[in-house]
Amino acid sequence: AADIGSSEAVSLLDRPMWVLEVSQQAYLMEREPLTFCVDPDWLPFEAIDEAGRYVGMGADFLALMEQRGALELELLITDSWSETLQRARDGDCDFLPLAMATPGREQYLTFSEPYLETPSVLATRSDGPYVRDIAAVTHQPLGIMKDFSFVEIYRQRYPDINLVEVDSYEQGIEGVIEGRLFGLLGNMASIRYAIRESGNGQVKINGRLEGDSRLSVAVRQDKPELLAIFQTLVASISAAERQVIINHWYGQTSGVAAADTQRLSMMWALLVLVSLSIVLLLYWGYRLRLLNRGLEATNQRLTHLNRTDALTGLFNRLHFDDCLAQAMTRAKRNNTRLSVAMIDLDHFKRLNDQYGHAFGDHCLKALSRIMKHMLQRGTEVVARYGGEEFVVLSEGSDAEAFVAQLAHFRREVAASRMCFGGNEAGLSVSIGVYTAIPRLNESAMRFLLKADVALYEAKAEGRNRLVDHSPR
Ligand SMILES: Nc1nc2c(ncn2[C@@H]2O[C@H](COP(=O)(O)OP(=O)(O)OP(=O)(O)O)[C@@H](O)[C@H]2O)c(=O)[nH]1
Repeated sequence: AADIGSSEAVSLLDRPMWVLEVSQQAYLMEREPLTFCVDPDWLPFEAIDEAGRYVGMGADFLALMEQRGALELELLITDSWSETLQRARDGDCDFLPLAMATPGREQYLTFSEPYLETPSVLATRSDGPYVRDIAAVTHQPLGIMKDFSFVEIYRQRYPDINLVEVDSYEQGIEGVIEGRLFGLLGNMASIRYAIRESGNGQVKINGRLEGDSRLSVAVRQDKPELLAIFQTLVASISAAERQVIINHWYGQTSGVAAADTQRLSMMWALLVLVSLSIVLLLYWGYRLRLLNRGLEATNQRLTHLNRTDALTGLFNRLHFDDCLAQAMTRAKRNNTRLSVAMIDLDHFKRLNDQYGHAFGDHCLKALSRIMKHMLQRGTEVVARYGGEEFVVLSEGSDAEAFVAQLAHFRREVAASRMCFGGNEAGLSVSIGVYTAIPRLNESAMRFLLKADVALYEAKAEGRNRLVDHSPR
């Protein structure tokens, strides 16, 4: 029983025991287990599975017969149907559970009543015409399973038939798809099974042929008692039982359906993978945007730091030089006036020396706040140019107002007193101003130098004053 992998269809059947005559039982008891050979690859009819068990419709029928006849069976595994026929010819197999009677086989086998029938069909390319009569296509290459009963039958019926023997139904289907074969001949169940297995819609059953496959138990010719036993067992199979088994195997989820399920689950897995990847990508995009925003802010902070004086919070020389260069370009292009002022604390060294560096710092910061407040009114740029030296840039035509504001600033500083750390001191600034429309070949440096010269003059003239070197 271990050799037969009967399907669950068999378990549904009511299986009465002891259908054999006592003499038949005695015959079996006296003998070794019966050996049987099958087609190892002919589903849904029969096959040998990976565990070496007999499976398929034939296995289900044989399971019934095994129980009803209390048979002791032994499967003789072969690699092909041709080998099975050879082993049957050699007398190695006592019987074949599913075989069709042909004149050739009847030379060495005897056959029970057929118990399984299936129509003969022709499969061709799906786009091919329906074939009513095989005689019309016998000149075309027609695939047929090697050593199958119909090889012999068709050759007898159509002597000119162009039969091409194939090793498997799959090979035949392939031949039809590739155009090497016009069609594939065989029984409907096997061909339908192979078409479904191939998972290819390019081949379909396109003709019903004369002569059905009528499958019987084939028994060694020298064992008539055994044939009689199988006749009894075959006869014991009811129409209902036959239908349960056939329905089970025709409705069976084929390898293709299983492969479809597998493909479907792979598709799902792929879909999940793709979705996950998209979510990950979106997440990374989001993280990158955050990172970029952070970097942008850091860059802005760095740029600001790079262009700002740490002590006073005013722009530094780098920024001022850039602003002046751009303003020069604009003034030259528009032929407009540009004003620059250089402001320097008077005797700052003395202040530092007298009240300490911290007092000096305090003065620089306080002066910067006043400058910002008084001089940076619109587009003016106020910057610390170095040490105790400051610069102011003013674009536009109202240079007179700018100079007036500078003068006002100077007076305010001179009138104020700086208090820090218990010390108090007065301050003054000297200012050099220059306003002009820059000459086309004039550099920013040269332009600023004019204000510097004016400042030098203010210092030289006694400090705490504004000197304007603008051309009149
Ligand atoms: N507290 C403080 N002092 C500074 C800073 N930067 C420059 N100084 C000081 O500013 C002084 C500039 O001295 P000088 O160049 O001789 O100029 P001055 O003493 O202001 O004289 P005149 O410009 O001729 O009126 C030096 O003593 C520097 O150490 C700073 O950031 N903080």
